[in-house]
Amino acid sequence: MIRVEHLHYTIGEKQILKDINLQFEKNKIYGMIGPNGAGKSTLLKHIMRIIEPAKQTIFFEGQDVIKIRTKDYAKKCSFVFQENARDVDFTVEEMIAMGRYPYLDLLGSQNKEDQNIVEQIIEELSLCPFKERSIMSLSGGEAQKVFIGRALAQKTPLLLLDEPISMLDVHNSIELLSRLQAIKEKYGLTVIMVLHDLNLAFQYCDHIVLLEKGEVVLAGEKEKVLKSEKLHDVYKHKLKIIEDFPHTYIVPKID
Ligand SMILES: Nc1ncnc2c1ncn2[C@@H]1O[C@H](COP(=O)(O)OP(=O)(O)OP(=O)(O)O)[C@@H](O)[C@H]1O
Repeated sequence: MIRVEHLHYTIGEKQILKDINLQFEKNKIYGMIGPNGAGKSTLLKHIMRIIEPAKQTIFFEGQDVIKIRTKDYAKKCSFVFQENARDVDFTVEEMIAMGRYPYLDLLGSQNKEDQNIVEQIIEELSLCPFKERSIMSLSGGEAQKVFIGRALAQKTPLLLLDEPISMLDVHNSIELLSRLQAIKEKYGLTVIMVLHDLNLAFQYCDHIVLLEKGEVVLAGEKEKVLKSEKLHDVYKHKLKIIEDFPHTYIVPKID
């Protein structure tokens, strides 16, 4: 679905991304992991086209993304940033409805289908009690769910999330990741998300991409990455693997 080929990115003298080559397939969840400053968000921003990628470096279903019109790309790829502006007085419902903007007619009016999609997402993300609330009044975690809802309302085959659970408590993190898994199955979505929680990344992603200093160190099915010594080396920390059938947990070792 999405292919990254020989992607380099430099700011001044600093090489932020070095020869990134990755292939992301349909109906899979990819976890992008790596230490702070590894280049995870920068790579995601290239796929989102927030940073314009160089020609012939990122392809969506074979087409160079820079050749796709912005409004058409918005029907293919939705995203949620780490930081989202919340200083606007929209209700939860209005904010989620904004995800429908690539589909609206010239007058910007929503049809029944748009409204149904918004309703369905509000239900799927358990946001009914907040529906009429201003997003300014929500907690950080509640608002994060609304922004994910807005991205889901875009109904794109590709969803990019930068640290989607950074503001969520354990229960809400697990609930959101489980819902994403269910939504992925239902709609055949491809999800690429940056996660710092290694354990949850290994529980909920199908594939893992491990980045360090702007380079892909490892990429593949999670079982393969989980067994690699490189994982410990990159984090400069011993990690403990705990087998508890049918799950395998990974936690940092404490001396
Ligand atoms: N505008 C910029 N000017 C200079 N350096 C930058 C700029 N933007 C990003 N960087 C650097 O690029 C590197 C990669 O940043 P990026 O935000 O992609 O890392 P990350 O892996 O997402 O980190 P984190 O886990 O801390 O969010 C960092 O060293 C960062 O300081």
